[in-house]
Amino acid sequence: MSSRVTGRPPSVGGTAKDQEIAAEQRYVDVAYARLEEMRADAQAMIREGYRQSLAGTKGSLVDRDAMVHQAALRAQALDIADDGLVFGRLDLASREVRYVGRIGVRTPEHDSLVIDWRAPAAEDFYRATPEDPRGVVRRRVLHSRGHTVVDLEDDLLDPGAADGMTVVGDGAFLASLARTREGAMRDIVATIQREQDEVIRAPADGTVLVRGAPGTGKTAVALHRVAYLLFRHRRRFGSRGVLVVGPNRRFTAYIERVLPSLGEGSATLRSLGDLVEGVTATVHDGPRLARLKGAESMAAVLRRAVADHAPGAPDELRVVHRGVVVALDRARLDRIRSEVHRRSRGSVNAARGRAAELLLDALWERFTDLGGPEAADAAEGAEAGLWNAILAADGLASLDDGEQDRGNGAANAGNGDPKRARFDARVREQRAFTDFLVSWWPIRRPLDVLRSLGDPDRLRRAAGRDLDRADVAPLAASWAGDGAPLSYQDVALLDEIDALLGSPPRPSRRRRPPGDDDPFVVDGVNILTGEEVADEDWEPEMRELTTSMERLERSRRVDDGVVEERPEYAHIVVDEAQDLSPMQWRMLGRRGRQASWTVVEDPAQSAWEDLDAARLAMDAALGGEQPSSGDRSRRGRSRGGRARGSRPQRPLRARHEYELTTNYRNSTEIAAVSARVLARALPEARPARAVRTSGIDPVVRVVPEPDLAGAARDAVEELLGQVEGTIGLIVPFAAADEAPGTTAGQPAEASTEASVEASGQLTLDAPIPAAHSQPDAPAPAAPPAWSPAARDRLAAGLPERVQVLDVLEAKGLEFDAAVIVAPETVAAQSPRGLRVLYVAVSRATQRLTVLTADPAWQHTLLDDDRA
Ligand SMILES: Nc1ncnc2c1ncn2[C@@H]1O[C@H](COP(=O)(O)OP(=O)(O)OP(=O)(O)O)[C@@H](O)[C@H]1O
Repeated sequence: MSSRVTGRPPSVGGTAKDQEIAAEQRYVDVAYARLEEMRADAQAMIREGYRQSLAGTKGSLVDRDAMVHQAALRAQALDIADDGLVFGRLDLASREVRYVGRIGVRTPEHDSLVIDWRAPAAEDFYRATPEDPRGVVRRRVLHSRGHTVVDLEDDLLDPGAADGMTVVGDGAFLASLARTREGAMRDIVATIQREQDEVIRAPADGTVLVRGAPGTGKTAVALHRVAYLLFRHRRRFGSRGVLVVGPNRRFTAYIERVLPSLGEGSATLRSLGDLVEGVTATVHDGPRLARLKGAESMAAVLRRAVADHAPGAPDELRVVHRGVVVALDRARLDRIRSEVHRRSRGSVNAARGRAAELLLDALWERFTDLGGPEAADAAEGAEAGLWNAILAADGLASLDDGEQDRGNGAANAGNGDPKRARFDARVREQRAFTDFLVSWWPIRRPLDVLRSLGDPDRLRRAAGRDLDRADVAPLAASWAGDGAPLSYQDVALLDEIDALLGSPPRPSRRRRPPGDDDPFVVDGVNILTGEEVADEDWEPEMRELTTSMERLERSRRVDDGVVEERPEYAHIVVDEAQDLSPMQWRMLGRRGRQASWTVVEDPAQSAWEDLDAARLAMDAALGGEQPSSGDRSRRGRSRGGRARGSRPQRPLRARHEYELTTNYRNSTEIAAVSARVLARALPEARPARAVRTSGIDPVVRVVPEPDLAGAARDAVEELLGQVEGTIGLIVPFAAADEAPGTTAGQPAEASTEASVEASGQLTLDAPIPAAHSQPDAPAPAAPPAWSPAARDRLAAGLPERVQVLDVLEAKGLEFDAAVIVAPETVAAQSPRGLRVLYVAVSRATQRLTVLTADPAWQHTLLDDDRA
């Protein structure tokens, strides 16, 4: 849009636009001056909080923490407004003028200077259109740098009511879409579009499901929705917390600045590989392993694994009572183990006490079979007679009285049978029994259970009919060895195991009665129950007030057995939800049993093969519409989609579905290429409408296969001179678990995979044993062209703004320019290869170069005239 003036003539001293900018600058200066005063107030409040703490009482400490916490949050919110505090202005037909900004600013008299963008009064800024102006005559967007207004863009929504209003604009919105990408996502608060605003302000309850093609702003919208929910329902969502889940660490690093820039630092941002405290995923499984590990049937495998004996558990129990040797053999012990599991579903680690009871029952039964009670009576009678004679000689009470007392006390424990009670008491005191118990029913850690499945025999036992024989070896190989890296799918399995094991008994808060010297308590731990017993001198500590987020951050650790509550959230945002496996949905469901949800996805970008199974698992996690029982049973019979198990039925929750239809990322030229890939992947799918034309055509080059890496390097060098921002060099996925021939043209990865560290940098993990080293797998293949080592070589010496990554890591990211290498390989790598390629070709905002060894792909990606 070029500048135009309605009514008012340009005055001397600059264009009409300059004058408008100057007028807006005066208003913005007033708002900033007031912001400065508010900042000073917040600082004063922090000082006052510390002053109160000098009083030194517990109460003042708590008050201090609360006051300082509130004031610090306020100061933080004020800080974020430092850049672009005011970005919008509405001129209403009623002559009212409203300014919209990052936070609300009021005069000391409480008159509004700036309305927070999330407030109801700001809604018209995003919703008004010429068809439905909602009382708005002119909407103005102010573009600022720091405190300085640099540009304006107006929309005249109701020309009839404009009455001499100046309208200026130069397509700043479209220009902002073409801006250079600097590696981190930015907020879109000034330019949220109407269909996006409807999602952001959607009802806070139930589930909001957002679909849209690449670049339609799904991620941006989901993050702005979090800021909106925290603003409008601070009490509800602020105290119990909001969790935002992304597919991998590179992605979470990419979006991590958006919420803080909106003044919301309290939401928890996690990748699927970091959701379980104490472990971190460093590798992605290849399609085959991912499919196996992610299938819902894995829940049944893990249930059996947890019920199996721990590695190294003894297989015979032998105690001696009254000279009788009482033993339980392996078969009997296995039956007892099953019985304990049956009775203590969901709390394996807390069941040691029950295990002790059932062992004692079995020992007593065996003792009785052996005629032990009669033998004990005879021995006891002779022994008591001897002692009574000695006691009587000393003028003391006979032993029978004391024995009687002990018997009565113990009789309660022995179901009224004093002999049984005596038996229990004596056996429990025996080292042989307690040592056995501790190693036969150890407190298990999820990581140990998963590692134990690295033993193919053990995994075969756990597999039942839920795994094919041929799948056992590659799965076991991926878990074998203490140092084996954990994959993103493994993390969901660890969470499942954690849920099956349950917490070990919590520390007892009881004080022990004085003089109660419990023989089963060693170093403060009851070895029968595993319970920590509080020390005599135990006193609850006077704690500093912690923030709700700090409390939520503490969660159950699965690596070292430290047990804390698994955090549950009030709202969960799931991004790139189309790729979640059923096991990952189960993991999320455990974190949001009472939560409302925002789920954003694009099924067309899904790499997950069994979308129906994932959908069922999602429904269960969300507590939304449950599938009909017919659907459920049909899935229940199919491999990989088994829906049985102890999953709790959730109440039905409302589900609101939205679709975003405009592509803000790609130029129309790049969008045309991705539309052609989409047409091949999913002929019935509709591409989104791109709004920005760049005049720059994508390039597709045919290169002999051996030269692809060199050509990729050349393409990046060329692009470095053409774009100022980020460049993504996207190569085929190098799978660790794929045997040669299984990936149609892509040789199997021999030993290593790439991982992404928190920094967002690509790093290499130590070699891991590849699946094909197992006996029933084919022989190892030569390293592929796109192994991490090869990628490392490609990246060597390139500036930081170039990222070399595989197609799976590219999910959700965007670059100024992208080079896609070997689309033919990507497309053939998995049954969902074309969808993975669709993701890759839709990453670039300005320039796209594709390098292929197959000339047919030039025709596929470009229209035939240009190919
Ligand atoms: N209203 C808007 N104003 C300005 N920029 C926008 C707007 N909506 C989206 N964008 C920009 O478009 C780009 C794509 O947005 P985003 O990554 O959220 O899309 P997406 O739908 O999640 O894509 P994908 O499915 O590929 O992950 C981002 O740079 C985002 O900032």
